[in-house]
Amino acid sequence: MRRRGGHGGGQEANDGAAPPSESERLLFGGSLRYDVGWSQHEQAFIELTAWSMVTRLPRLLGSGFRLALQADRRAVHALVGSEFGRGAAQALSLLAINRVLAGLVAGTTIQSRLRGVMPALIVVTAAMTISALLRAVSTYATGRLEPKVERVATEAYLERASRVELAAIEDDEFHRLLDSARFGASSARRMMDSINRIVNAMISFVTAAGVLTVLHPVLLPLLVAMTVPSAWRALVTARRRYQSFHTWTQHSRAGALLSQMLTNVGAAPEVRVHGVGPFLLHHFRALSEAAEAEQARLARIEARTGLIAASGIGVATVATYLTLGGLLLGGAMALSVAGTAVIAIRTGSGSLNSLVLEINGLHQEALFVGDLERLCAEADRRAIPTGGKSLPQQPASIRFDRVTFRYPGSDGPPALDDVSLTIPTGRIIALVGGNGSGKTTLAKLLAGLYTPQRGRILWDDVDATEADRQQLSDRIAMVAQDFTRWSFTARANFAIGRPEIPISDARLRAAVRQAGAQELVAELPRGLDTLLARGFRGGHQLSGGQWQRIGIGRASYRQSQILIVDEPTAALDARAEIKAFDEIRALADGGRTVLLITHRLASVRHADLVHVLDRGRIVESGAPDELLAAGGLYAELYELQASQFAVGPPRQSLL
Ligand SMILES: Nc1ncnc2c1ncn2[C@@H]1O[C@H](COP(=O)(O)OP(=O)(O)OP(=O)(O)O)[C@@H](O)[C@H]1O
Repeated sequence: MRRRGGHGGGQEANDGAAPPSESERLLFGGSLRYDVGWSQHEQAFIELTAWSMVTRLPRLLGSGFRLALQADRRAVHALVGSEFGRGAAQALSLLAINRVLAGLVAGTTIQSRLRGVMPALIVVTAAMTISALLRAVSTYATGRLEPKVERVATEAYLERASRVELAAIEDDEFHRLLDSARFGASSARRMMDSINRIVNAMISFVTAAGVLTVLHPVLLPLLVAMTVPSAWRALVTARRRYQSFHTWTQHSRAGALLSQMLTNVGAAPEVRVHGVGPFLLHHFRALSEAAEAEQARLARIEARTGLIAASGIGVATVATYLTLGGLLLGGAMALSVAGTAVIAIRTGSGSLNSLVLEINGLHQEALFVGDLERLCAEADRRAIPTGGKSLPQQPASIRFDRVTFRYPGSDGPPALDDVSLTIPTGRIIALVGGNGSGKTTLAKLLAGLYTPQRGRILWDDVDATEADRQQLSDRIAMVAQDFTRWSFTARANFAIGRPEIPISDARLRAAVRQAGAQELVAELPRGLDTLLARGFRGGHQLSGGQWQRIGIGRASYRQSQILIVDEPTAALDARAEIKAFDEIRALADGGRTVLLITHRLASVRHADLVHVLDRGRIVESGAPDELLAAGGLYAELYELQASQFAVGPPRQSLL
């Protein structure tokens, strides 16, 4: 997906390039509105013409239909069968009514006429009863199908979103696709109902058109001409709304983000202490007002389009009635027939109008289902690959060989620059370095979350980029700096470390012990079954350090070959920190490899090997004592930290 510079079409397209509001600039660093020149959507917009609507509709309908079949095959069969049956029943009843009318004027006595039309009357009654029954079947099938279609579409969306590479999730263009495809599921649901209404409108239009054609052949084209302006209005409106939606999708997400921040439990203390509420509310209002202005703009243009369409309809209506008058005056049509024609024109134009509107609505919904399809295709393209080379069972080491990595979309210096290092397995390896030196990035590359642009990561002699990713993740457990605090029970918070296996009590106990969390779990109101979520009934609140133990416990529960711990003890008290390192040491003694990222250099003495990073490059490697003796960056940082504990005269205040 690439951005393109130019604009898609006309006045509306330029709106995407409107200068950013003060809120957009301050909070989000620039305009949140997309330039609709983005290739795929621009194309979708251009293709939103009457002709493309006709040509694309079958394909779009096909995708809706496939979703429906996937959701509930039986309900689809019932729906299609009942709608066709209803059409047939209505046609049959029309024919029978015709017979009844003909019979009523043909017979001699009233009795004989009534007797003559009796069979046809029975057919009418039977056809209407069948039609009513089929309508009930169709209502039930639609009601059953709709939520299932929405669920299947939502699952397709969520499943794809969870399978893509991390780089895709971090990519704003992919997010844009996620934003627009989000509506695909509810659109798919509404499509089902639309199809139903279209069949209904079509049946009544065909009936009225049939009557009109019989009355006089010129009346049918006139009826169609009366519908053209409203079809045009619906199409133009749909086109503008769809384009506006795509221009404003990120802006809407930002508005939702602000409202979430105002109600979010995590942000609540800061919102209150720093008085952030009015500030956020001010910007929420500013963003909402900008979105409202866009709605008002659309409404204004729609009103204008509506007026033009109404005058078109007026002209066509006058032309129709003038033609009728002409036919009457010229003696080409009897007065009684003209009366019927007026009624047929009124009902026919009504049903054709709603048919056009429904088809247009269906087309609009189908476009969002199309967005969902596009997301699925793009997500499949960016999915974590399956299959690949097997990793060695017990690799002796993992080697970074001249690895260079720059984050996608970043044009600054690389986060890792020509890094070569060895991670011997079964040891504790520490990564040390200043903020932003590339430690976490290196760990993420080791975990297979990103692929280096240059160089290789070798598990013995297997290149990680060619390896089976599933196998690779299977070997790794990670306690990230910002590990997830799942709003679930304590048990689920541990067990989610290895979600693919049934929960094991023995494994849970070991994880709790290794994380030094026995006391914590014992003190929870419902033990492991305590819900660790604020804002939920029965939810319990943990401290930062307590959460950190849960995070460590989760990684222990995973029982993987390699454990990556990024600042694992930052929130632990001194006693807990010592205990945590004892446990980490025990894990390494048991054969696991521990990659430890920390700024606490006192803890680094537990490591067997230390790699020191500076601005994305490896500057030192060795055992902690060797590095101290060498007097390089590590020694400098160590001395700096140690001096903070040294007893001496208080420093003069800078203030
Ligand atoms: N997801 C990302 N997208 C783009 N750039 C990133 C991303 N994550 C990190 N960076 C950049 O990569 C560089 C290295 O960051 P990294 O998180 O690896 O540093 P670190 O050594 O772990 O820092 P710290 O000690 O502060 O945690 C930084 O310049 C950072 O801005």
